[in-house]
Amino acid sequence: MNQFNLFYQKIATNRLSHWLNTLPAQLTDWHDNNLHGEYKHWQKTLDALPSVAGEAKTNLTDKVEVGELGDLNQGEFKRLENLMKKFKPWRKGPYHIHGLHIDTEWRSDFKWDRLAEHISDLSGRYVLDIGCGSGYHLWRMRGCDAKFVVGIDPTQLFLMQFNAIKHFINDDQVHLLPLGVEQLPELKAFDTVFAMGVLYHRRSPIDFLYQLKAQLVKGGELVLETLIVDGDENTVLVPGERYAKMRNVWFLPSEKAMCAWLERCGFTNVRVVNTDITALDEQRKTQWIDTESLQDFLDPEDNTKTIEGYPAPKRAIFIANA
Ligand SMILES: Nc1ncnc2c1ncn2[C@@H]1O[C@H](C[S@+](CC[C@H]([NH3+])C(=O)[O-])CC(=O)[O-])[C@@H](O)[C@H]1O
Repeated sequence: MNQFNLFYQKIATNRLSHWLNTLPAQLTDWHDNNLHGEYKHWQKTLDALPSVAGEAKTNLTDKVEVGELGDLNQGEFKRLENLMKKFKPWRKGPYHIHGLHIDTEWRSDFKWDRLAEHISDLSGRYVLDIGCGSGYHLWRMRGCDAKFVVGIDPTQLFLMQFNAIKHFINDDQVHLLPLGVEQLPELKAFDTVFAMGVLYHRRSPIDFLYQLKAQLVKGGELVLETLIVDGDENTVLVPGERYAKMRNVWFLPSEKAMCAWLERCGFTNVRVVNTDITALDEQRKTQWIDTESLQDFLDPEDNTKTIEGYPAPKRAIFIANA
């Protein structure tokens, strides 16, 4: 069965039905022409995940947790752990699955805690998370009673990680599609759009802001989180080949410059609700990643600088209305 059929059925009867004009053709093309070399192996790993009899208790309000230790016998628990490790690197989380703690590189809950009190109540809302990674925040949005939650992310390993979690948390109002933001039509249908940790990966940040706006209903809320630098409304850092060892980092505006860009794109009520220097307990090496982490991206002599000599990662959360 086409893995997206349930999604199509769901949106056929809700306010996203116009997405059916383009989405099935796009995802069929993705499936026929773009599958990752490991995709079939990943699918086998997914198929081998143990099942738990009966309804397990889910907690999505202060963490992402389903069931508890003891739901699976020892052998099945070990199998769960081994299979989940095949989806390394686990970057965004953490997850608690029948007693298995997937201690991801990032404490994505810290970011959620920084924004939760500032956003409009999500209950009953249609919500889109652009660049959602493994989907950690999708579950937290659903935990705030969002009515329908869609994430998009082009990285196929993250889709697999999401599917692995969804195997255990069976909620048909939470979906992840393997799309980039540039593939979205102007849906104008979401009450809240989140775009966190993506702007600096875009080569054309102004086009990106227009793409975000085009997903929102009139008056809808944008929650944008991105790397910033200190400075006035004319300050923007365009790093050299790498920033904190990442090759794909393009524009790091100051807070004021970011606000000006949002206003220039027609957003109103633009405000900064939080700024934060990424700490070493938020992004760190765990047994769920085999690669380097923040400590390796900073100057060992001076943690206020990246290894390339730029200001160390500092992030801000912006909220605005379409
Ligand atoms: N064109 C694109 N369109 C959409 N997503 C993209 C694109 N290109 C890359 N991505 C995705 O954007 C995410 C950025 S990570 C933020 C995760 C989460 N939001 C977080 O706030 O923790 C931040 C980071 O690790 O630097 C990745 O999952 C990419 O696959």
